[in-house]
Amino acid sequence: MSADDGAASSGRAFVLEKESELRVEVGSEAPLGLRLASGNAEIFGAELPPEKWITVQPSQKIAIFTWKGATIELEGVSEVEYVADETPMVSYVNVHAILDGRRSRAMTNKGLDSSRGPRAIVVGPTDSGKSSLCKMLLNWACRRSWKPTFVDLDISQGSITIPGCISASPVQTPIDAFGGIPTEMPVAYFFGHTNASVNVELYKVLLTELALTLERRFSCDVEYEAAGMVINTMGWVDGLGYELLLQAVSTFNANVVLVLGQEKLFSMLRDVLKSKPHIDIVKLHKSGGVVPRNQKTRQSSCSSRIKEYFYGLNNDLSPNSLSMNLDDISVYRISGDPPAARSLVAVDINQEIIHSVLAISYAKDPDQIISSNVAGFVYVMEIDMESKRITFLAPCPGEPPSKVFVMGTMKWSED
Ligand SMILES: Nc1ncnc2c1ncn2[C@@H]1O[C@H](COP(=O)(O)OP(=O)(O)OP(=O)(O)O)[C@@H](O)[C@H]1O
Repeated sequence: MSADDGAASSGRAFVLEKESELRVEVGSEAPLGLRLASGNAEIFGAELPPEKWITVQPSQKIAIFTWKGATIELEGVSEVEYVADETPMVSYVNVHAILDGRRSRAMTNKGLDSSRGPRAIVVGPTDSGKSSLCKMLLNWACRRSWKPTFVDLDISQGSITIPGCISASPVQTPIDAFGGIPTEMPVAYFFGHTNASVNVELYKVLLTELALTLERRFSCDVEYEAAGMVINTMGWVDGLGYELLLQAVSTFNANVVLVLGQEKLFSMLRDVLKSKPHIDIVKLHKSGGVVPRNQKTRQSSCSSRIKEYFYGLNNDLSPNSLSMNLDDISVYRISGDPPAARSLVAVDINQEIIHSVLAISYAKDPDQIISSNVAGFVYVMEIDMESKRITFLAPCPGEPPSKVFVMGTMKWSED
């Protein structure tokens, strides 16, 4: 499908009434073409350009929503497509309006104690639509010229960098519904696993480090401070997962908690946070369009995300192979044995680490590894013990900014 072909399409057309959405699930084999033929519509808060064919990649699940009515054309095969006129979008946009008001107030009061913008944390069980709501809130804010900071604490998805990380980035242009976040100044901390239960203590340490970095950034820039944060969280809401949510609320000084789709979680949070009147807790309905994902789908989207990091969403990036002398690099693992979240173990470099994804640490020496953010990631392609060389796949050419690498349990295969 040509990307900018404005000619009439042979595809099917859907006429959407105001405040309704077309829900589409693209199959895993082929992409789908989509065009806004008339009216206005958006995908997770990002406006669709008029009359332009857009390619929706395989396996994407999206909703094309219209506030005032639109005609949408599709071309190609999809697994599911239907129009829904019952959506929670009005309640979502009402939340946005409240956040927007707080941003304006924070700007007016700049320099004063009350200049803190909204810090909205989105919580809910798996498949409740947290990431989609975050995208909407960020996109609506961006469309009003704010630069909200997106904080992604969901290590299973890693939408800013790669899975296994907690990261943050200001969002300056609307997030494309289909791809990653356009990141200008991302800051990422490497956890190294896609499941927080592997090392809960380390997860807590990294939350604190990321929050401190953002506080420093905010203290130098009133615009970022006023635009505030939208924080995505893991779907782990029971037991230790619930404790981690509470920890995230307090560490990032969240002042709005948006609870998606679970009455029990809402009532627990309301009870425990009632002594903190500056925190608003809002219950929101989950959209009927959210598509649940099984373990296999999750693994495959995790692996696609890593591929996308190296090769780009549409294979538009050219990663480089980087060969280094084994004696020049050091690889560390952060121990997961409680209470040793802070203990480092030097990794023996041998064939077992092939296919691992390693983070390039900014740490100047090993003591700083846990508290340092990471510059990027490499993938171990080959190790030659005879010539003592290791070959990485790296996203860009040249020497990495550091020769200190951190390893977790994340493996990936290019096949
Ligand atoms: N209204 C909708 N119509 C169609 N698909 C939707 C809609 N809302 C969300 N989705 C899709 O449903 C899937 C799950 O949504 P989302 O990722 O927002 O949930 P989540 O709660 O963040 O998931 P996780 O459990 O991984 O944290 C995604 O593929 C998303 O694109």
